[in-house]
Amino acid sequence: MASLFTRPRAAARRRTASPLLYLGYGMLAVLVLTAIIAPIFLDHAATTLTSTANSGPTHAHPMGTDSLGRDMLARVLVATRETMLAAVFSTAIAAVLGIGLGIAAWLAARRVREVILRLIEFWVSYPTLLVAIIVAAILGRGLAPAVFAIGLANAGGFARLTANLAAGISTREFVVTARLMGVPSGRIATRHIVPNMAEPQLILIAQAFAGALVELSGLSFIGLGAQSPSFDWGALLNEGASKIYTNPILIVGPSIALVFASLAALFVGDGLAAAANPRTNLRRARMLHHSGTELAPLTPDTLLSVDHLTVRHDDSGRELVSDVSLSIRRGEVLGIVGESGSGKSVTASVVSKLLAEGLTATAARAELSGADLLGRVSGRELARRVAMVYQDPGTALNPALTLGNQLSDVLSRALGSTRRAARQNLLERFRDVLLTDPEGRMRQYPHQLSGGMKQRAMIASAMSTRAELLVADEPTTALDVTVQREVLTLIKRMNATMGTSVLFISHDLGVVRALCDRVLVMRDGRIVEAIDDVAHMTPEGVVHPYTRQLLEATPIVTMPGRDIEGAAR
Ligand SMILES: Nc1ncnc2c1ncn2[C@@H]1O[C@H](COP(=O)(O)OP(=O)(O)OP(=O)(O)O)[C@@H](O)[C@H]1O
Repeated sequence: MASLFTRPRAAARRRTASPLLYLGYGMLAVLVLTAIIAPIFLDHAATTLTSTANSGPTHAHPMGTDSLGRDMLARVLVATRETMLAAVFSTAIAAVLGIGLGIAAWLAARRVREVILRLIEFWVSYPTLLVAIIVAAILGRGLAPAVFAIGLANAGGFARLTANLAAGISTREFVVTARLMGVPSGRIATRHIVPNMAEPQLILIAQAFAGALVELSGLSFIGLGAQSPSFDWGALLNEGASKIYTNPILIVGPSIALVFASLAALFVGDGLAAAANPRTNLRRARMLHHSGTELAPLTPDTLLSVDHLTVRHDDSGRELVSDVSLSIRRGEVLGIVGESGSGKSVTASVVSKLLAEGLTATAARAELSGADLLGRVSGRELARRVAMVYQDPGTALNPALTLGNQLSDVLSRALGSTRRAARQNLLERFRDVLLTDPEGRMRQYPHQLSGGMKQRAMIASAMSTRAELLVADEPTTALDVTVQREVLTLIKRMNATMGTSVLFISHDLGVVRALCDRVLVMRDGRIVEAIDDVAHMTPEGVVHPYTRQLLEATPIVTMPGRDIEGAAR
Protein backbone atom coordinates (compact mmCIF):
# COMPACT_ATOMS: atom_id res chain seq x y z
CA MET A 1 0.00 0.00 0.00
CA ALA A 2 2.75 2.39 0.98
CA SER A 3 4.47 2.16 -2.37
CA LEU A 4 1.18 2.68 -4.19
CA PHE A 5 0.73 6.02 -2.49
CA THR A 6 4.25 7.27 -2.04
CA ARG A 7 5.51 6.69 -5.55
CA PRO A 8 2.78 8.61 -7.38
CA ARG A 9 3.14 11.56 -5.01
CA ALA A 10 6.87 11.76 -5.55
CA ALA A 11 6.28 11.46 -9.27
CA ALA A 12 3.64 14.17 -9.16
CA ARG A 13 6.03 16.50 -7.36
CA ARG A 14 8.73 15.81 -9.92
CA ARG A 15 6.37 16.49 -12.78
CA THR A 16 4.63 19.56 -11.38
CA ALA A 17 7.97 21.34 -10.83
CA SER A 18 8.28 23.37 -14.02
CA PRO A 19 11.57 23.96 -15.89
CA LEU A 20 11.31 27.64 -14.89
CA LEU A 21 11.32 26.62 -11.23
CA TYR A 22 14.57 24.71 -11.76
CA LEU A 23 16.00 27.68 -13.64
CA GLY A 24 14.94 29.93 -10.73
CA TYR A 25 16.54 27.55 -8.22
CA GLY A 26 19.75 27.57 -10.26
CA MET A 27 19.83 31.37 -10.43
CA LEU A 28 19.06 31.62 -6.73
CA ALA A 29 21.87 29.16 -5.94
CA VAL A 30 24.29 31.35 -7.93
CA LEU A 31 23.17 34.39 -5.92
CA VAL A 32 23.45 32.60 -2.57
CA LEU A 33 26.90 31.25 -3.39
CA THR A 34 28.01 34.69 -4.55
CA ALA A 35 26.61 36.24 -1.36
CA ILE A 36 28.58 33.74 0.74
CA ILE A 37 31.85 33.61 -1.20
CA ALA A 38 32.33 37.07 -2.72
CA PRO A 39 32.77 39.01 0.57
CA ILE A 40 35.37 36.44 1.68
CA PHE A 41 37.55 36.58 -1.44
CA LEU A 42 36.77 39.90 -3.09
CA ASP A 43 36.34 42.28 -0.19
CA HIS A 44 39.88 43.58 -0.63
CA ALA A 45 39.42 44.36 -4.35
CA ALA A 46 36.02 45.90 -3.65
CA THR A 47 37.19 48.29 -0.95
CA THR A 48 40.87 49.06 -1.63
CA LEU A 49 41.53 52.44 -3.17
CA THR A 50 43.85 52.41 -6.21
CA SER A 51 45.28 54.99 -8.55
CA THR A 52 43.32 53.74 -11.57
CA ALA A 53 40.17 55.75 -10.85
CA ASN A 54 37.25 56.01 -13.31
CA SER A 55 38.71 53.39 -15.63
CA GLY A 56 36.59 51.88 -18.41
CA PRO A 57 36.49 48.13 -18.98
CA THR A 58 40.01 46.66 -19.02
CA HIS A 59 41.43 43.18 -18.68
CA ALA A 60 42.17 43.81 -14.99
CA HIS A 61 38.82 45.54 -14.34
CA PRO A 62 36.19 44.10 -16.75
CA MET A 63 33.54 46.48 -15.38
CA GLY A 64 35.83 49.41 -14.81
CA THR A 65 36.67 51.18 -11.56
CA ASP A 66 34.82 53.82 -9.57
CA SER A 67 36.03 57.34 -8.73
CA LEU A 68 38.28 55.91 -5.96
CA GLY A 69 39.79 53.23 -8.18
CA ARG A 70 37.86 50.29 -6.65
CA ASP A 71 37.08 47.35 -8.92
CA MET A 72 33.43 47.59 -9.94
CA LEU A 73 32.91 43.87 -10.67
CA ALA A 74 34.19 42.98 -7.21
CA ARG A 75 31.94 45.64 -5.66
CA VAL A 76 28.85 44.29 -7.47
CA LEU A 77 29.61 40.73 -6.38
CA VAL A 78 30.37 41.72 -2.77
CA ALA A 79 27.19 43.83 -2.61
CA THR A 80 25.13 40.71 -3.36
CA ARG A 81 25.16 39.68 0.31
CA GLU A 82 23.91 42.98 1.68
CA THR A 83 21.33 43.46 -1.07
CA MET A 84 19.93 39.94 -0.83
CA LEU A 85 19.77 39.98 2.98
CA ALA A 86 18.03 43.34 2.93
CA ALA A 87 15.48 42.11 0.35
CA VAL A 88 14.87 38.88 2.30
CA PHE A 89 14.32 40.75 5.58
CA SER A 90 12.02 43.36 4.11
CA THR A 91 9.96 40.66 2.33
CA ALA A 92 9.74 38.66 5.54
CA ILE A 93 8.58 41.75 7.47
CA ALA A 94 5.96 42.46 4.79
CA ALA A 95 4.68 38.86 4.66
CA VAL A 96 4.53 38.32 8.43
CA LEU A 97 2.94 41.71 9.18
CA GLY A 98 0.55 41.59 6.22
CA ILE A 99 -0.62 37.99 6.57
CA GLY A 100 -0.93 38.46 10.33
CA LEU A 101 -3.05 41.56 9.89
CA GLY A 102 -5.21 39.95 7.20
CA ILE A 103 -5.90 36.95 9.44
CA ALA A 104 -6.48 39.23 12.44
CA ALA A 105 -9.09 41.12 10.41
CA TRP A 106 -10.86 37.87 9.73
CA LEU A 107 -10.68 36.73 13.39
CA ALA A 108 -11.73 40.09 14.84
CA ALA A 109 -15.23 41.15 15.80
CA ARG A 110 -17.25 42.65 12.95
CA ARG A 111 -16.64 46.32 13.83
CA VAL A 112 -12.92 45.89 14.45
CA ARG A 113 -12.71 44.00 11.14
CA GLU A 114 -14.32 46.91 9.30
CA VAL A 115 -11.78 49.30 10.83
CA ILE A 116 -8.85 47.04 9.89
CA LEU A 117 -10.16 46.60 6.35
CA ARG A 118 -10.54 50.38 5.83
CA LEU A 119 -7.02 50.83 7.20
CA ILE A 120 -5.69 48.27 4.72
CA GLU A 121 -7.52 49.99 1.84
CA PHE A 122 -6.01 53.32 2.84
CA TRP A 123 -2.58 51.69 3.09
CA VAL A 124 -2.63 50.15 -0.38
CA SER A 125 -4.09 53.23 -2.04
CA TYR A 126 -0.61 54.87 -2.05
CA PRO A 127 2.23 53.60 -4.26
CA THR A 128 4.55 51.27 -2.33
CA LEU A 129 7.71 53.25 -3.10
CA LEU A 130 6.10 56.49 -1.95
CA VAL A 131 5.10 54.91 1.37
CA ALA A 132 8.61 53.44 1.71
CA ILE A 133 10.24 56.83 1.04
CA ILE A 134 8.01 58.57 3.62
CA VAL A 135 8.66 55.89 6.28
CA ALA A 136 12.41 55.79 5.54
CA ALA A 137 12.60 59.59 5.68
CA ILE A 138 10.92 59.51 9.11
CA LEU A 139 13.16 56.70 10.41
CA GLY A 140 16.39 58.21 9.05
CA ARG A 141 19.14 57.17 6.67
CA GLY A 142 20.64 53.69 6.65
CA LEU A 143 19.96 50.20 5.40
CA ALA A 144 18.03 48.98 8.46
CA PRO A 145 15.43 51.78 8.33
CA ALA A 146 15.13 51.25 4.55
CA VAL A 147 14.51 47.52 5.06
CA PHE A 148 11.83 48.21 7.65
CA ALA A 149 10.25 50.97 5.53
CA ILE A 150 9.96 48.69 2.50
CA GLY A 151 8.65 45.81 4.62
CA LEU A 152 5.99 48.09 6.08
CA ALA A 153 5.07 49.52 2.68
CA ASN A 154 4.65 46.05 1.15
CA ALA A 155 2.72 44.63 4.11
CA GLY A 156 -0.47 46.39 2.93
CA GLY A 157 -0.58 44.23 -0.21
CA PHE A 158 -0.22 41.03 1.82
CA ALA A 159 -2.89 42.19 4.28
CA ARG A 160 -5.36 42.96 1.49
CA LEU A 161 -4.76 39.66 -0.30
CA THR A 162 -5.02 37.67 2.94
CA ALA A 163 -8.20 39.42 4.10
CA ASN A 164 -9.87 38.92 0.70
CA LEU A 165 -8.88 35.28 0.44
CA ALA A 166 -9.85 34.59 4.07
CA ALA A 167 -13.30 36.10 3.46
CA GLY A 168 -13.87 33.65 0.59
CA ILE A 169 -12.36 30.58 2.25
CA SER A 170 -14.11 31.16 5.58
CA THR A 171 -17.52 30.56 3.97
CA ARG A 172 -16.50 27.22 2.46
CA GLU A 173 -18.10 24.08 3.85
CA PHE A 174 -14.97 22.64 5.45
CA VAL A 175 -14.42 25.82 7.48
CA VAL A 176 -18.08 26.06 8.49
CA THR A 177 -17.97 22.39 9.55
CA ALA A 178 -14.76 22.93 11.57
CA ARG A 179 -16.43 25.87 13.30
CA LEU A 180 -19.52 23.82 14.11
CA MET A 181 -17.26 21.16 15.59
CA GLY A 182 -15.86 23.78 17.95
CA VAL A 183 -12.37 24.13 16.42
CA PRO A 184 -10.90 27.38 17.83
CA SER A 185 -10.56 30.31 15.40
CA GLY A 186 -6.76 30.41 15.59
CA ARG A 187 -6.52 26.77 14.64
CA ILE A 188 -9.04 27.21 11.81
CA ALA A 189 -6.87 30.07 10.55
CA THR A 190 -3.61 28.09 10.64
CA ARG A 191 -4.96 24.67 9.59
CA HIS A 192 -7.68 25.53 7.11
CA ILE A 193 -7.34 29.09 5.89
CA VAL A 194 -3.62 29.83 5.49
CA PRO A 195 -2.75 26.54 3.67
CA ASN A 196 -5.48 27.26 1.13
CA MET A 197 -3.84 30.56 0.26
CA ALA A 198 -0.43 29.09 -0.51
CA GLU A 199 -0.54 29.60 -4.26
CA PRO A 200 -1.36 33.35 -4.43
CA GLN A 201 0.76 34.10 -1.34
CA LEU A 202 3.83 32.46 -2.87
CA ILE A 203 3.39 34.50 -6.02
CA LEU A 204 3.02 37.67 -3.95
CA ILE A 205 6.11 36.83 -1.87
CA ALA A 206 8.15 36.41 -5.07
CA GLN A 207 6.80 39.68 -6.45
CA ALA A 208 7.43 41.47 -3.17
CA PHE A 209 11.01 40.15 -3.09
CA ALA A 210 11.67 41.29 -6.66
CA GLY A 211 9.99 44.62 -5.86
CA ALA A 212 12.02 44.99 -2.64
CA LEU A 213 15.28 44.66 -4.60
CA VAL A 214 14.24 47.53 -6.84
CA GLU A 215 12.80 49.61 -3.97
CA LEU A 216 15.94 49.15 -1.84
CA SER A 217 18.01 50.27 -4.78
CA GLY A 218 15.64 53.19 -5.21
CA LEU A 219 16.08 54.27 -1.59
CA SER A 220 19.88 53.85 -1.79
CA PHE A 221 19.76 55.73 -5.10
CA ILE A 222 18.18 58.77 -3.45
CA GLY A 223 20.58 58.49 -0.50
CA LEU A 224 18.17 57.00 2.07
CA GLY A 225 19.38 53.37 2.00
CA ALA A 226 22.88 51.97 2.41
CA GLN A 227 25.33 54.60 3.67
CA SER A 228 29.05 54.64 2.85
CA PRO A 229 31.24 52.70 3.55
CA SER A 230 28.56 49.95 3.26
CA PHE A 231 27.11 49.51 -0.22
CA ASP A 232 24.38 47.59 -1.98
CA TRP A 233 23.44 47.43 -5.67
CA GLY A 234 21.31 50.56 -5.32
CA ALA A 235 24.21 52.53 -3.85
CA LEU A 236 26.45 51.31 -6.71
CA LEU A 237 23.80 52.39 -9.23
CA ASN A 238 23.70 55.77 -7.52
CA GLU A 239 27.47 56.13 -7.89
CA GLY A 240 27.42 54.92 -11.49
CA ALA A 241 24.53 57.19 -12.50
CA SER A 242 26.58 60.28 -11.79
CA LYS A 243 29.14 59.05 -14.40
CA ILE A 244 26.62 57.76 -16.91
CA TYR A 245 27.92 59.96 -19.75
CA THR A 246 31.66 59.57 -19.04
CA ASN A 247 31.85 55.92 -17.89
CA PRO A 248 28.50 54.13 -18.55
CA ILE A 249 29.95 50.66 -17.82
CA LEU A 250 29.64 51.47 -14.09
CA ILE A 251 25.87 51.01 -14.08
CA VAL A 252 25.91 47.78 -16.14
CA GLY A 253 27.01 45.50 -13.29
CA PRO A 254 24.44 46.53 -10.65
CA SER A 255 21.69 46.66 -13.29
CA ILE A 256 22.39 43.12 -14.50
CA ALA A 257 22.56 41.91 -10.89
CA LEU A 258 19.19 43.50 -10.08
CA VAL A 259 17.45 42.01 -13.13
CA PHE A 260 19.06 38.61 -12.50
CA ALA A 261 17.92 38.50 -8.85
CA SER A 262 14.41 39.75 -9.68
CA LEU A 263 13.97 37.09 -12.38
CA ALA A 264 15.28 34.38 -10.05
CA ALA A 265 12.69 35.40 -7.43
CA LEU A 266 9.84 35.46 -9.94
CA PHE A 267 10.74 32.09 -11.48
CA VAL A 268 10.95 30.46 -8.05
CA GLY A 269 7.75 32.11 -6.81
CA ASP A 270 5.71 31.16 -9.88
CA GLY A 271 7.15 27.66 -9.95
CA LEU A 272 6.45 27.02 -6.27
CA ALA A 273 2.93 28.41 -6.60
CA ALA A 274 2.26 26.07 -9.51
CA ALA A 275 3.68 23.11 -7.60
CA ALA A 276 1.55 24.02 -4.54
CA ASN A 277 -1.56 23.46 -6.65
CA PRO A 278 -1.82 19.76 -7.55
CA ARG A 279 -4.14 20.57 -10.46
CA THR A 280 -1.69 22.74 -12.36
CA ASN A 281 0.78 21.39 -14.87
CA LEU A 282 -1.09 18.12 -15.23
CA ARG A 283 -0.62 16.61 -18.63
CA ARG A 284 -3.66 17.00 -20.86
CA ALA A 285 -5.95 14.00 -21.07
CA ARG A 286 -5.09 11.75 -23.99
CA MET A 287 -7.44 9.49 -25.91
CA LEU A 288 -5.68 7.02 -28.19
CA HIS A 289 -6.49 4.13 -30.51
CA HIS A 290 -4.90 0.79 -29.94
CA SER A 291 -4.67 -1.38 -32.95
CA GLY A 292 -4.43 -5.07 -33.60
CA THR A 293 -7.85 -6.04 -32.24
CA GLU A 294 -10.40 -7.59 -34.60
CA LEU A 295 -13.66 -5.65 -34.31
CA ALA A 296 -17.10 -6.79 -35.36
CA PRO A 297 -18.89 -4.38 -37.73
CA LEU A 298 -21.51 -2.20 -36.02
CA THR A 299 -25.19 -2.89 -36.55
CA PRO A 300 -27.23 0.06 -37.96
CA ASP A 301 -29.08 0.60 -34.69
CA THR A 302 -25.88 0.94 -32.64
CA LEU A 303 -25.54 4.47 -31.27
CA LEU A 304 -22.47 4.03 -29.07
CA SER A 305 -19.79 1.40 -29.24
CA VAL A 306 -16.80 1.35 -26.91
CA ASP A 307 -14.42 -1.58 -27.32
CA HIS A 308 -11.53 -2.65 -25.10
CA LEU A 309 -11.28 0.64 -23.25
CA THR A 310 -8.46 1.01 -20.77
CA VAL A 311 -7.85 4.20 -18.77
CA ARG A 312 -4.56 4.77 -16.97
CA HIS A 313 -3.39 7.35 -14.47
CA ASP A 314 -0.24 8.75 -16.08
CA ASP A 315 1.77 9.32 -12.90
CA SER A 316 1.17 6.04 -11.13
CA GLY A 317 0.51 3.93 -14.22
CA ARG A 318 -2.52 2.57 -12.33
CA GLU A 319 -5.33 1.15 -14.49
CA LEU A 320 -8.56 2.84 -13.45
CA VAL A 321 -10.60 1.11 -16.15
CA SER A 322 -9.47 -2.19 -17.67
CA ASP A 323 -10.61 -3.60 -21.00
CA VAL A 324 -14.19 -2.35 -20.80
CA SER A 325 -16.49 -2.84 -23.78
CA LEU A 326 -20.05 -1.57 -24.01
CA SER A 327 -22.57 -0.59 -26.59
CA ILE A 328 -25.88 1.26 -26.59
CA ARG A 329 -28.57 0.92 -29.23
CA ARG A 330 -30.67 3.85 -30.35
CA GLY A 331 -33.44 4.44 -27.82
CA GLU A 332 -31.88 2.09 -25.28
CA VAL A 333 -31.19 2.82 -21.61
CA LEU A 334 -27.99 1.18 -20.39
CA GLY A 335 -27.16 1.21 -16.71
CA ILE A 336 -23.73 0.88 -15.14
CA VAL A 337 -23.70 -0.05 -11.47
CA GLY A 338 -20.82 -0.64 -9.13
CA GLU A 339 -19.45 0.40 -5.82
CA SER A 340 -17.72 3.72 -5.28
CA GLY A 341 -14.43 3.92 -7.17
CA SER A 342 -15.22 1.06 -9.54
CA GLY A 343 -14.62 3.22 -12.63
CA LYS A 344 -18.15 4.18 -13.68
CA SER A 345 -17.55 7.92 -13.96
CA VAL A 346 -14.17 7.52 -15.65
CA THR A 347 -15.84 5.30 -18.29
CA ALA A 348 -18.58 7.89 -18.77
CA SER A 349 -16.01 10.66 -19.07
CA VAL A 350 -14.56 8.94 -22.14
CA VAL A 351 -18.00 8.82 -23.76
CA SER A 352 -18.57 12.53 -23.10
CA LYS A 353 -14.96 13.40 -24.00
CA LEU A 354 -14.46 14.92 -20.56
CA LEU A 355 -11.57 12.72 -19.47
CA ALA A 356 -9.69 14.37 -16.58
CA GLU A 357 -6.17 15.76 -17.00
CA GLY A 358 -3.43 13.31 -16.16
CA LEU A 359 -5.37 10.30 -17.52
CA THR A 360 -4.84 8.40 -20.77
CA ALA A 361 -7.61 6.38 -22.39
CA THR A 362 -6.85 3.75 -25.01
CA ALA A 363 -9.51 1.85 -26.90
CA ALA A 364 -9.82 -0.25 -30.03
CA ARG A 365 -12.97 1.72 -30.87
CA ALA A 366 -15.04 4.48 -29.30
CA GLU A 367 -17.68 5.60 -31.74
CA LEU A 368 -20.82 7.60 -31.17
CA SER A 369 -23.18 7.68 -34.10
CA GLY A 370 -20.31 7.55 -36.58
CA ALA A 371 -18.17 10.12 -34.74
CA ASP A 372 -14.79 8.84 -33.51
CA LEU A 373 -14.63 9.86 -29.85
CA LEU A 374 -10.90 9.14 -29.77
CA GLY A 375 -10.30 11.67 -32.53
CA ARG A 376 -11.24 15.32 -32.91
CA VAL A 377 -14.91 16.13 -32.43
CA SER A 378 -15.91 19.80 -32.44
CA GLY A 379 -17.56 21.15 -29.31
CA ARG A 380 -20.69 21.98 -31.24
CA GLU A 381 -20.97 18.50 -32.75
CA LEU A 382 -20.37 16.90 -29.37
CA ALA A 383 -23.05 19.06 -27.73
CA ARG A 384 -25.53 17.91 -30.37
CA ARG A 385 -24.68 14.27 -29.77
CA VAL A 386 -24.17 14.05 -25.99
CA ALA A 387 -25.89 15.74 -23.06
CA MET A 388 -24.76 15.38 -19.47
CA VAL A 389 -26.59 15.38 -16.17
CA TYR A 390 -24.37 15.26 -13.10
CA GLN A 391 -24.80 14.06 -9.54
CA ASP A 392 -24.69 17.57 -8.10
CA PRO A 393 -26.47 20.07 -10.35
CA GLY A 394 -25.19 22.85 -8.06
CA THR A 395 -21.63 22.38 -9.30
CA ALA A 396 -22.68 22.25 -12.96
CA LEU A 397 -24.40 25.64 -12.82
CA ASN A 398 -22.59 28.96 -12.67
CA PRO A 399 -23.71 30.70 -9.44
CA ALA A 400 -23.10 34.18 -10.95
CA LEU A 401 -25.55 33.83 -13.87
CA THR A 402 -29.29 33.41 -14.07
CA LEU A 403 -30.53 30.08 -15.39
CA GLY A 404 -31.93 31.71 -18.51
CA ASN A 405 -28.68 33.46 -19.36
CA GLN A 406 -26.33 30.56 -18.86
CA LEU A 407 -28.43 27.76 -20.30
CA SER A 408 -29.60 29.71 -23.36
CA ASP A 409 -26.04 30.87 -23.98
CA VAL A 410 -24.81 27.28 -24.05
CA LEU A 411 -27.76 26.29 -26.18
CA SER A 412 -27.34 29.03 -28.79
CA ARG A 413 -23.66 28.10 -29.15
CA ALA A 414 -24.39 24.39 -29.38
CA LEU A 415 -27.19 24.72 -31.94
CA GLY A 416 -26.07 27.91 -33.62
CA SER A 417 -29.52 29.39 -33.02
CA THR A 418 -30.24 32.97 -31.98
CA ARG A 419 -30.36 33.72 -28.27
CA ARG A 420 -34.04 34.50 -28.58
CA ALA A 421 -34.79 31.12 -30.17
CA ALA A 422 -32.60 29.41 -27.57
CA ARG A 423 -34.52 31.09 -24.72
CA GLN A 424 -37.83 30.08 -26.30
CA ASN A 425 -36.61 26.49 -26.70
CA LEU A 426 -35.44 26.43 -23.09
CA LEU A 427 -38.72 27.86 -21.83
CA GLU A 428 -40.65 25.07 -23.53
CA ARG A 429 -38.31 22.44 -22.06
CA PHE A 430 -38.76 24.04 -18.59
CA ARG A 431 -42.49 23.46 -19.10
CA ASP A 432 -41.83 19.86 -20.22
CA VAL A 433 -39.96 19.10 -17.01
CA LEU A 434 -42.82 20.69 -15.04
CA LEU A 435 -40.81 23.50 -13.50
CA THR A 436 -43.33 25.83 -11.93
CA ASP A 437 -43.29 29.43 -13.19
CA PRO A 438 -40.80 28.74 -16.01
CA GLU A 439 -40.46 32.43 -16.99
CA GLY A 440 -39.61 33.32 -13.40
CA ARG A 441 -37.07 30.45 -13.17
CA MET A 442 -35.24 31.83 -16.20
CA ARG A 443 -34.52 34.98 -14.20
CA GLN A 444 -33.44 33.14 -11.06
CA TYR A 445 -29.91 32.30 -9.92
CA PRO A 446 -29.01 28.66 -9.13
CA HIS A 447 -28.94 29.29 -5.35
CA GLN A 448 -32.59 30.33 -5.51
CA LEU A 449 -33.66 26.84 -6.63
CA SER A 450 -33.89 23.59 -4.69
CA GLY A 451 -31.67 20.64 -5.62
CA GLY A 452 -34.55 18.91 -7.41
CA MET A 453 -35.41 22.07 -9.38
CA LYS A 454 -31.79 22.48 -10.44
CA GLN A 455 -31.70 18.88 -11.62
CA ARG A 456 -34.94 19.46 -13.60
CA ALA A 457 -33.35 22.53 -15.17
CA MET A 458 -30.30 20.46 -16.13
CA ILE A 459 -32.54 17.81 -17.70
CA ALA A 460 -34.46 20.54 -19.54
CA SER A 461 -31.14 21.87 -20.83
CA ALA A 462 -30.14 18.36 -21.94
CA MET A 463 -33.51 17.94 -23.70
CA SER A 464 -33.21 21.26 -25.48
CA THR A 465 -30.23 20.16 -27.61
CA ARG A 466 -32.08 16.98 -28.61
CA ALA A 467 -28.85 15.08 -28.04
CA GLU A 468 -28.73 11.46 -29.18
CA LEU A 469 -27.22 10.25 -25.92
CA LEU A 470 -27.81 11.41 -22.36
CA VAL A 471 -25.02 10.55 -19.94
CA ALA A 472 -26.56 10.70 -16.48
CA ASP A 473 -23.88 10.26 -13.81
CA GLU A 474 -25.67 9.45 -10.55
CA PRO A 475 -28.27 12.16 -11.19
CA THR A 476 -30.45 11.17 -8.26
CA THR A 477 -27.87 10.45 -5.55
CA ALA A 478 -28.04 13.93 -4.00
CA LEU A 479 -31.87 14.02 -4.00
CA ASP A 480 -34.51 12.77 -1.62
CA VAL A 481 -36.61 9.77 -2.56
CA THR A 482 -39.62 11.70 -3.90
CA VAL A 483 -37.53 14.02 -6.04
CA GLN A 484 -35.42 11.02 -7.11
CA ARG A 485 -38.52 9.41 -8.52
CA GLU A 486 -39.53 12.58 -10.37
CA VAL A 487 -36.09 12.92 -11.94
CA LEU A 488 -36.10 9.26 -13.03
CA THR A 489 -39.52 9.84 -14.55
CA LEU A 490 -38.20 12.80 -16.53
CA ILE A 491 -35.26 10.83 -17.86
CA LYS A 492 -37.55 8.00 -18.87
CA ARG A 493 -39.88 10.50 -20.53
CA MET A 494 -36.98 12.00 -22.48
CA ASN A 495 -36.04 8.50 -23.59
CA ALA A 496 -39.60 7.57 -24.54
CA THR A 497 -40.69 10.75 -26.28
CA MET A 498 -37.46 11.91 -27.89
CA GLY A 499 -35.83 8.54 -28.44
CA THR A 500 -32.76 9.68 -26.53
CA SER A 501 -30.50 6.82 -25.52
CA VAL A 502 -29.26 6.96 -21.95
CA LEU A 503 -26.08 5.86 -20.22
CA PHE A 504 -27.26 5.83 -16.62
CA ILE A 505 -24.67 5.52 -13.88
CA SER A 506 -25.60 4.60 -10.37
CA HIS A 507 -24.43 2.62 -7.38
CA ASP A 508 -28.06 1.79 -6.67
CA LEU A 509 -29.26 -1.38 -8.33
CA GLY A 510 -32.84 -0.62 -7.31
CA VAL A 511 -32.89 2.65 -9.22
CA VAL A 512 -31.20 1.05 -12.21
CA ARG A 513 -33.73 -1.77 -12.27
CA ALA A 514 -36.53 0.80 -12.41
CA LEU A 515 -35.09 2.61 -15.40
CA CYS A 516 -32.71 0.56 -17.51
CA ASP A 517 -33.10 -1.97 -20.30
CA ARG A 518 -29.71 -3.56 -19.68
CA VAL A 519 -27.18 -3.29 -16.87
CA LEU A 520 -23.42 -3.68 -16.66
CA VAL A 521 -21.91 -4.32 -13.26
CA MET A 522 -18.45 -2.85 -12.68
CA ARG A 523 -15.91 -3.71 -10.05
CA ASP A 524 -12.28 -2.58 -9.77
CA GLY A 525 -12.40 -1.02 -13.23
CA ARG A 526 -13.76 -4.12 -14.98
CA ILE A 527 -17.18 -5.22 -16.15
CA VAL A 528 -17.90 -8.32 -14.11
CA GLU A 529 -21.43 -9.00 -15.30
CA ALA A 530 -23.82 -7.95 -18.05
CA ILE A 531 -27.53 -8.36 -17.28
CA ASP A 532 -29.94 -8.24 -20.20
CA ASP A 533 -33.18 -9.03 -18.40
CA VAL A 534 -33.09 -6.30 -15.78
CA ALA A 535 -36.74 -6.52 -14.75
CA HIS A 536 -36.39 -10.12 -13.64
CA MET A 537 -32.94 -10.20 -12.10
CA THR A 538 -32.74 -12.03 -8.80
CA PRO A 539 -29.82 -12.92 -6.54
CA GLU A 540 -30.14 -16.51 -7.74
CA GLY A 541 -30.23 -15.58 -11.42
CA VAL A 542 -26.97 -13.62 -11.57
CA VAL A 543 -23.57 -15.20 -12.15
CA HIS A 544 -21.01 -13.06 -10.36
CA PRO A 545 -20.90 -13.22 -6.55
CA TYR A 546 -20.38 -9.44 -6.43
CA THR A 547 -23.64 -8.82 -8.36
CA ARG A 548 -25.40 -11.19 -5.97
CA GLN A 549 -24.00 -9.26 -3.01
CA LEU A 550 -25.16 -6.01 -4.59
CA LEU A 551 -28.64 -7.36 -5.23
CA GLU A 552 -28.98 -8.74 -1.73
CA ALA A 553 -27.75 -5.50 -0.21
CA THR A 554 -29.91 -3.18 -2.29
CA PRO A 555 -33.41 -2.35 -1.13
CA ILE A 556 -35.28 -2.50 -4.42
CA VAL A 557 -37.11 0.74 -5.24
CA THR A 558 -40.68 -0.28 -5.76
CA MET A 559 -42.07 1.15 -8.92
CA PRO A 560 -44.95 -1.18 -9.62
CA GLY A 561 -44.81 -2.38 -13.19
CA ARG A 562 -41.84 -0.03 -13.67
CA ASP A 563 -44.42 2.73 -13.35
CA ILE A 564 -42.00 5.40 -14.39
CA GLU A 565 -42.73 4.07 -17.82
CA GLY A 566 -46.36 4.77 -17.04
CA ALA A 567 -45.51 8.30 -16.10
CA ALA A 568 -43.82 8.73 -19.41
CA ARG A 569 -46.93 7.99 -21.31
N1 LIG B 1 -8.58 12.52 -12.27
C1 LIG B 1 -8.20 11.40 -11.67
N2 LIG B 1 -6.93 11.17 -11.40
C2 LIG B 1 -6.53 10.04 -10.79
N3 LIG B 1 -7.37 9.04 -10.43
C3 LIG B 1 -8.67 9.21 -10.67
C4 LIG B 1 -9.16 10.40 -11.31
N4 LIG B 1 -10.50 10.28 -11.42
C5 LIG B 1 -10.83 9.10 -10.88
N5 LIG B 1 -9.74 8.45 -10.42
C6 LIG B 1 -9.68 7.13 -9.79
O1 LIG B 1 -10.30 6.23 -10.68
C7 LIG B 1 -11.03 5.24 -9.96
C8 LIG B 1 -12.46 5.20 -10.50
O2 LIG B 1 -13.08 6.45 -10.21
P1 LIG B 1 -14.57 6.78 -10.68
O3 LIG B 1 -14.82 8.22 -10.37
O4 LIG B 1 -14.77 6.33 -12.07
O5 LIG B 1 -15.40 5.87 -9.70
P2 LIG B 1 -16.98 5.70 -9.63
O6 LIG B 1 -17.25 4.25 -9.85
O7 LIG B 1 -17.66 6.66 -10.53
O8 LIG B 1 -17.21 6.06 -8.11
P3 LIG B 1 -18.39 6.92 -7.42
O9 LIG B 1 -19.61 6.06 -7.43
O10 LIG B 1 -17.87 7.13 -6.03
O11 LIG B 1 -18.54 8.19 -8.20
C9 LIG B 1 -10.95 5.63 -8.50
O12 LIG B 1 -9.95 4.83 -7.90
C10 LIG B 1 -10.49 7.08 -8.51
O13 LIG B 1 -9.68 7.36 -7.40
